[in-house]
Amino acid sequence: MNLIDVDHLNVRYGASEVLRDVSLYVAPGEIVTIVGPNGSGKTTLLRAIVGAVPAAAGRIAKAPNAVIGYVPQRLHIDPTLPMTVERFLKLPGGAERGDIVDALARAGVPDLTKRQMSELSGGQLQRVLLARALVAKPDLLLLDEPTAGLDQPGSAAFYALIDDLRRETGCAVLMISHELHVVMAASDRVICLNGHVCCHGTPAHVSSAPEYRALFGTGTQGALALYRHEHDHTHGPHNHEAAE
Ligand SMILES: Nc1ncnc2c1ncn2[C@@H]1O[C@H](COP(=O)(O)OP(=O)(O)OP(=O)(O)O)[C@@H](O)[C@H]1O
Repeated sequence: MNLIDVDHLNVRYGASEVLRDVSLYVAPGEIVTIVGPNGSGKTTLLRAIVGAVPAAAGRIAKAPNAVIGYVPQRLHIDPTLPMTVERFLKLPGGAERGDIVDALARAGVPDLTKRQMSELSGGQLQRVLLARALVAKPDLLLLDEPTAGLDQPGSAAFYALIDDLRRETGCAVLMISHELHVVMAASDRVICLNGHVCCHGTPAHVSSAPEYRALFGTGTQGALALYRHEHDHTHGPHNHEAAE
């Protein structure tokens, strides 16, 4: 049974339709990556999955008892508000200290418990946000551009950590990334979103698909092409995730 099934989802902000007819699934233990240009609805899709934005049409089915951990793209903390990492991790549901220590260790930052949130580096904050999601022992982790702002070694280390987590805990991952080379190496499946699902499949399938090559090019130019992506091709039902 899939952890989540998104079925013909539409999301609107007022009169603006941001997602239309989006269908996808995540099975246990999979790493699935969403790629797409800025403003293509990637964050909105994750927010819809956690119930933070309502569906205008379609539905999102979650496996019974499946726990979802969400790591948002940004976090606004008032820098004048003193808050230790431990306190921050306790906030969502009053987590036990043992679970907090365990989550920080799993996120690779066991020594940060007493540090102030405002003093963390970008990479440390990313890992603390991951730890916060891990406290609940999720079956599915949703990661919104988890390596934004990290340098290349920091980013590579983060993805290696995600891979270790999946191996050790069996949790599935649905993440947004702009780093195509990492996406192709680290994902079981890739979904290209531009308001709707443009193309999807295994990295091998997607990278050899004419649709993908038209959108992203090849080699390092592909990352640049991601931002230039013009939605100028047509889509048949075979392109939709539900048809896979
Ligand atoms: N709360 C909101 N109210 C109104 N419009 C919104 C809201 N949040 C996002 N949007 C709009 O919805 C569209 C999709 O935004 P979203 O953040 O989902 O895109 P994205 O693919 O994650 O972008 P990026 O790669 O830049 O993070 C954008 O046009 C954005 O301006």
